Amino acid sequence: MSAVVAARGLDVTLEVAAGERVAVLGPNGAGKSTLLAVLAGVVRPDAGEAVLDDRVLYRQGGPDTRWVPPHARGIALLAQDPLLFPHLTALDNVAFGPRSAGARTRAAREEARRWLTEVEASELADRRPAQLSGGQQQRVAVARALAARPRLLLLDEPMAALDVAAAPMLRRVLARVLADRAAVIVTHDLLDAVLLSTRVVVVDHGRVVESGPTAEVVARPRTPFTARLAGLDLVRGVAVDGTHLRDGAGRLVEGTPSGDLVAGAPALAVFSPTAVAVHVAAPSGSPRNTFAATVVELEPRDAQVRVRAHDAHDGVLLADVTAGSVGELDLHPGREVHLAVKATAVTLYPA
Ligand SMILES: Nc1ncnc2c1ncn2[C@@H]1O[C@H](COP(=O)(O)OP(=O)(O)OP(=O)(O)O)[C@@H](O)[C@H]1O
Repeated sequence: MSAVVAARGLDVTLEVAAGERVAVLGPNGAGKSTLLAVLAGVVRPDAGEAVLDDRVLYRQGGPDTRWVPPHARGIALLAQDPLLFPHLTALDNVAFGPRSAGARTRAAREEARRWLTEVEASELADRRPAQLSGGQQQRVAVARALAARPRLLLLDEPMAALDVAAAPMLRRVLARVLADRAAVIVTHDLLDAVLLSTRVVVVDHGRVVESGPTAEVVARPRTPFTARLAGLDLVRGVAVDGTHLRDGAGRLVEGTPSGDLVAGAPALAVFSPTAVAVHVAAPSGSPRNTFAATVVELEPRDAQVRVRAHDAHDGVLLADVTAGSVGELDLHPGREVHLAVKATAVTLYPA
């Protein structure tokens, strides 16, 4: 697709291969939502063209103008707000797509049940949206989007409105249901990009400024924006079982799996520096994952200080601490520390 939306300063070209999941990252106001709106058919670009499976979605700004309306595009948009029909049960919300496509009530409900099971929400079938938590509503919304059998799925910060406790489950469900599907995922969260996408596109001031395989962009960010975003802790290792990996130093790292971990296969533990506690003495008797490391740098960031520490096996590890604790713990380059992170804050995924 290509699109120019002059009023919003957008001028982008984007290709998504069959089965490819592309994460779109970028600062506020960069044009990410506008890009999705153009694909979904709710914003008409001044110029450009989009083709999905050889079918033209729009062609604007030239002599042969075309415009396929949103409902006829075969595209599902999953927004931050799940936007379920309030008067319908979860089951009937999901059955809506198959019903609209002509399925009889019973067949549509059977299909809806299958999708609810797929998003681990079968027990919620008879509840109305008001009786569901934000995370549960979002899972039902995922089932509803998939039940319409879209050829392309658009996700606009699907995790943004959820509290931290609800996000891991939705992330796990999305990682599973998005596998091998064409999807464009707008996110502010590099963790979501790492877990859900195969390729990252960075948009800034309405232009694509960086693009590449997710793992590469994370490891070697080329713009200040991605460098700042790429502040995630990554520990590489080999899966031991469904909830543990063994890293290069032989340490066991426990976490919550996203995707199926196969014992003996490469795996990655990912966590946010905000979830890491810094100790001077090794925390004893705690179920946390701990890493011995040496502080190499302290970088003030807003109200926090980012501690960059070096670990003999995993390279750089990051921890965000308060300015007060820098003093209390006497943190300075060269200081030996122990970084601790709870298993619940660690996501494990197949590498
Ligand atoms: N409905 C609208 N009408 C006019 N201009 C808009 C509208 N929505 C967004 N814009 C403008 O278009 C530009 C791109 O905004 P857009 O919402 O696409 O960015 P974004 O990358 O999704 O930002 P965010 O991360 O904050 O959601 C911005 O300059 C914004 O002010």
